[in-house]
Amino acid sequence: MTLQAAQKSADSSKALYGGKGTRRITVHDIAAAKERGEKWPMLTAYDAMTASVFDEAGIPVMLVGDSMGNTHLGYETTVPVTMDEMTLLSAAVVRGTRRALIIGDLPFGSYQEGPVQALRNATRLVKEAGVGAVKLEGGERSLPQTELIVQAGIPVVSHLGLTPQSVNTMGYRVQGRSDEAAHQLLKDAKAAQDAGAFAVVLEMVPAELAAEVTRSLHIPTVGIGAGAGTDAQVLVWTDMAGLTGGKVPRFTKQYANLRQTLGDAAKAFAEDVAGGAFPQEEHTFH
Ligand SMILES: Nc1nc(=O)c2c([nH]1)NC[C@@H]1CN(c3ccc(C(=O)N[C@@H](CCC(=O)O)C(=O)O)cc3)CN21
Ligand SMILES: CC(C)C(=O)C(=O)O
Ligand SMILES: [Mg+2]
Repeated sequence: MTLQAAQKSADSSKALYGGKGTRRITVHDIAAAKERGEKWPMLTAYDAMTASVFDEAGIPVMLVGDSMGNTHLGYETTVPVTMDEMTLLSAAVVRGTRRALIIGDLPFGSYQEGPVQALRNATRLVKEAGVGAVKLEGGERSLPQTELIVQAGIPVVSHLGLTPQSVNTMGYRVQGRSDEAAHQLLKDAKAAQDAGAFAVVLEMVPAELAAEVTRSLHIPTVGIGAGAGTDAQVLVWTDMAGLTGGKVPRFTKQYANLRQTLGDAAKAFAEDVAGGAFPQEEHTFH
């Protein structure tokens, strides 16, 4: 084996995606991936069953997003999601996985009051749900929160650009288009990094700006609607798999049509029951 080939195979055994490790991935593994220049995938997850599917597929990082408000709880926005809801579903995702790093989203109202509230709720997600990291929206505006949580030993992801918890002031629009807004986003990203965040999510920002932020930071950027220049990509899993009802954001790519598949299965079952074709002898006890 050439040295280059040996290095490549050593690298692939450590790779976040396609790697051979079975222990749980840590923030150190995430940092090492940026050093290697590895691009990696992240999906949201909201329950143990689905999370186990993604874990077995090799998805190295999962986010228990407050998008559960939209996808699983039937709210219009993420704003109503509570700590009780986040804790319940995060614990399920942790139980369903062995390898993935699980990040819990801090919901609206769980950290805005200040660093002490933020640390209390981050600690709850770590102790009661077992997440390996938490995420909160905002750069400079959430700096004291990020600093205190990191100082307590809990890894933090910062979420910049479109921050859906601010929908009532921000709407759902591309962020960072003006020079001033782009400059502020760069400042936010650097501030989050300086406060100790181990990654930055960039949602709905121009690709050129996301690439510039990615080059400017030593921690990885995770894009969603932020172009191809980020270190990682995240999607809401029900969007990616074609299960979400109604409109999905333009930045989503649909890799399956589970809504169709599941609806067809439900109709086939219903028709079998109505027509007496189910149950058969093999489904029956005597
Ligand atoms: N199912 C789901 N997918 C998500 O990506 C997602 C959630 N829920 N809930 C939390 C946030 C909210 N997000 C959103 C919500 C709406 C748009 C949206 O309406 N986008 C439009 C307009 C974009 C524009 O300004 O051009 C689009 O067509 O993409 C985008 C992201 C992303 N997150
Ligand atoms: C879209 C991602 C980044 C998120 O915050 C969520 O799913 O709640
Ligand atoms: Mg979120």
